Amino acid sequence: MDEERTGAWWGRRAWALLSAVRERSPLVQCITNLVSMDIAANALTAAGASPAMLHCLREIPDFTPRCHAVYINVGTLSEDWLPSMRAAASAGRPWVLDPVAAAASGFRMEACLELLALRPAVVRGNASEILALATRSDSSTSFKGVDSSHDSGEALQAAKALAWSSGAVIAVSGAVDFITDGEQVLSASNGVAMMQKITATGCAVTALIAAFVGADPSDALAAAACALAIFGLAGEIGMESAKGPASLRMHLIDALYGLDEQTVTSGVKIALLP
Ligand SMILES: Nc1ncnc2c1ncn2[C@@H]1O[C@H](COP(=O)(O)OP(=O)(O)O)[C@@H](O)[C@H]1O
Ligand SMILES: Cc1ncsc1CCOP(=O)(O)O
Ligand SMILES: [Mg+2]
Repeated sequence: MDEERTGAWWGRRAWALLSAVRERSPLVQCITNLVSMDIAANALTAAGASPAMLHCLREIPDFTPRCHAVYINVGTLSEDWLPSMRAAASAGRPWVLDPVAAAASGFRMEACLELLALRPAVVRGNASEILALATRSDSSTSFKGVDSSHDSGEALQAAKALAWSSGAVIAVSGAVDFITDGEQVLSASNGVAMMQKITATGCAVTALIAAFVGADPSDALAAAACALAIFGLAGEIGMESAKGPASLRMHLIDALYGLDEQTVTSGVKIALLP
């Protein structure tokens, strides 16, 4: 890297990317699970993007090429939806994958690996999902469904290997998020633990990554790190008024909508690991 990318530099980069989302309002096609549709659409809209939850195979040739980015999430995978996922991922738009519960079954793991071969710009999962994908394993004894049974740091080497083998930026979320292209590793340390108690926050932040990629497809590593940090920052601000998961969900979305330059540039915690 030519210039020194300090914490302050990342704060400015995050603000520039959020501003680009607000100005360009990228159209993001989301083929996502039934649990996450509402929170993902609301998070995208609050951030300034334009979500569209379309998953009909017959609509993809007309609609997907007009999108700025595509978001594919296998959380409530079915045989019926997989062809739409394949088609949308192959439509030539930058796209982002959320491999929810990748190890749940052989069918799901195969679907995730097949989608991974269609060159997503970014894959964001929790540590257990990234470990399962990297080892192509659907039979872990510590498997806990959609929740992680590992800390994000435990999946860091797996994330690097997966970035190398797939060509995608890999983001592992957790108390600290790690984002890597196989060479560089960034950490994003925003967020509060209560975010794990709201279902589909992971899905929502992956949708936000797709919006950031759609607004500026030139640097998927920065887009993923900044989206994760900004979502976490909204969680921190939301937690100041929240009484529990339900009110945090509301206050997080409000905070995302209201973020200003000073709050983002001083609040984002992104660092390049040595
Ligand atoms: N212990 C934690 N402290 C702070 N933020 C967290 C913590 N756990 C998860 N997050 C944040 O919550 C969001 C969802 O992450 P995670 O729970 O890992 O995903 P998933 O819901 O897919 O399992 C991310 O933005 C992540 O940074
Ligand atoms: C509970 C559940 N079941 C299938 S998808 C889903 C939501 C998972 O959301 P996240 O991965 O963000 O926790
Ligand atoms: Mg998840």
